[in-house]
Amino acid sequence: MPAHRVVIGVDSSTQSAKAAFTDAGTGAVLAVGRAAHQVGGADGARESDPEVWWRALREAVAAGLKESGLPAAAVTGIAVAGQQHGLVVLDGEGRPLRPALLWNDTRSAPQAAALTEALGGADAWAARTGSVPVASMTAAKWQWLREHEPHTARSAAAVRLPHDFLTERLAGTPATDPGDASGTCWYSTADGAYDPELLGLVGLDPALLPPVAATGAVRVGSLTAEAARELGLPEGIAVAAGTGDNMAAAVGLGLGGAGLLDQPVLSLGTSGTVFAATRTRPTRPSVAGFAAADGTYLPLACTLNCTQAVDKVAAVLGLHRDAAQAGGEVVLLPYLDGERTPDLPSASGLLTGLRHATTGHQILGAAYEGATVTVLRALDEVLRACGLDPADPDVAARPLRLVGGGARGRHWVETVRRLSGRPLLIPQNGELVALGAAALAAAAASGDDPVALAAGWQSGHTAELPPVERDVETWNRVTDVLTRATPALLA
Ligand SMILES: Nc1ncnc2c1ncn2[C@@H]1O[C@H](COP(=O)(O)OP(=O)(O)O)[C@@H](O)[C@H]1O
Ligand SMILES: O=C(CO)[C@@H](O)[C@H](O)COP(=O)(O)O
Repeated sequence: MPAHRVVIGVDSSTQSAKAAFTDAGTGAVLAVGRAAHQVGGADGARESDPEVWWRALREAVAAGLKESGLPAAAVTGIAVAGQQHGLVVLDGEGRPLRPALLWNDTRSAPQAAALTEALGGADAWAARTGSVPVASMTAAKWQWLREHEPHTARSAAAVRLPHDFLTERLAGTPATDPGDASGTCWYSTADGAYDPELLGLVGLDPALLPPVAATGAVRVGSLTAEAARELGLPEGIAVAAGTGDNMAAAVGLGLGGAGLLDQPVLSLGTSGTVFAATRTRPTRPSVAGFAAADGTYLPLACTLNCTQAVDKVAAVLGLHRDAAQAGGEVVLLPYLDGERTPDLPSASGLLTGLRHATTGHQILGAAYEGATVTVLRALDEVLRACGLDPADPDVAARPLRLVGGGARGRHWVETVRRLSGRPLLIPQNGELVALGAAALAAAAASGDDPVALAAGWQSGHTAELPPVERDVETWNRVTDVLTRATPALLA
C-alpha cells in the first residue's frame, strides 16, 4: 500500500498548466509540475489550441510525478480548474474545430452589447444569470462565431468550456459544474440550470452542452484506459467535476459555506480579479455574479490587464519587473488588451503626466498602480453584492487575501498594500487554484465537503501583513485620469 493517498489538482490557466500532487489527508503539496500554454492573436483576438492545453496537462502531470518520486499507484483522484469563459467547439470525435476563443478576446464586444439589448438591458441579465454579457462571456463568443464563422458554428457537435474539455478527456464523459457554467451567460444562477430561453436566444442546441454536475464533491467519472496510458496514471481513479479557476482558488482558500464567507480576495494573474464567497445570490449588474463550486456564490470583478500587462511595460522599458518605483505624477492605465472592468473593450494603454524628471522606474511603478487601482475600484461593488456595506468599519478593515502569480512579486505586494490600506494575507502556498482543484479531487473520492477539507488543510494559512496608510493621493490621481479619459477610451 502506498504511504500517501495522493490527488492531483490541475490549474489550466491562460499562461500555463500546473499539476499539484497533494496529500489528500494533510493537503501537503508534494510536487508541482508545470508546462506552458501558447496564446495567439492580435487586434483583440486571443486564442489557444485546446490540444495544447491537453498536451500541457500531460506534461505537467509527468513532471509532477517525476519530481514527487511517488509511484503512480499512489494517485487516487484528479480534478481540473480552468481559465473561465473560453469557447471550445468540438467535432463528433471530440476534436477542436478551431482554436478556443479565450476570456480576454474582445472581438465579441459588439455581440455582447447586442445580447444585453435583446433581453431588455443589464438588470434583466443580472437577475437571471447573475451576470451581464460582456465580451468575455461565452454566449458573446458563441454569437461572434455564428456571425463570423457560421459554418464552424453549424458543424459543432459539442460546445465546452476549457475545464470541461479537459475533464472529458480524462473521464470520457461530458460534464461541467455550476461555477464555470455560471460564466457562460446561458446558465441561470436563479434556477441552477441552463436557461432554455437564453439558449434559444443564441440558437444553441442544449444537446451540444455537457450536463451540469451537482455542487460540491462530485465524481463525474473514472480515468479512462486511454487517458491513463497517456498520463501514466492508474486507470479508474476518481475524476471530479472540477470548476473555473477563480472558484477553485476560493475552495483552496477555504472560502465557502463550510468555511469563511464574505472575505475579499484579490488574484493577480493575467487577469486581475476581486471576489468573495457569499450566501447571497448576486444580481448587481456591476459585478459578475458567479456560482461558487460548493453551492454558495462568487460575486467577482475581472480586469483584462494585470501581471502580463505590467511585465510588458517592464520589457518595453528594459527594466526588471521589481525595478519599479512609486512617486511622480505619471499615470499609466495599462489597458493593452482593451478592458473589461470598466467595460472598455477597444481601449488601449494610456500614459499621462510625463515630466522631464520622470524616470522609467516611475513609469513602471505607474503601470503597477494603474493595474491595481483598476481592479481594486471594483472591490466595493463585490462587497455590496455580498450584502455588506463597504463603509462599515468592520468591512473596511477586513484583510485582503492575495493570490495568483503576482502575489509572489515584491512590488505587487507593496502596491496593493499601499493602495488598499487593508491588511494582507498572502498564503504560503502559491498555487491556490491547483490546491482548490486538489480539494475537489479529494472530496470526490471521499464524499467530504471540498471547502471543509481545504479549510482543514489550512492551505490559505499565512501570517498577516498589517495595513499601511492608504495612498489616497495616488488613488485619486489614477481614478481622476480614468474618469476623464473614459470617453476617449470608449471610442
Ligand atoms: N516573482 C514574481 N514577481 C512578480 N510577478 C510574478 C512573479 N512570478 C510570477 N509572476 C507573474 O505571475 C503571472 C502568472 O500568474 P498566474 O496566476 O499563473 O497567471 P495565469 O493564471 O493568468 O496563467 C505572470 O504574468 C508573472 O508576471
Ligand atoms: O475571466 C476571468 C474571470 O471571469 C479570468 O479570471 C479567467 O478565469 C482567466 O484567469 P487567469 O488565467 O488570469 O487566472
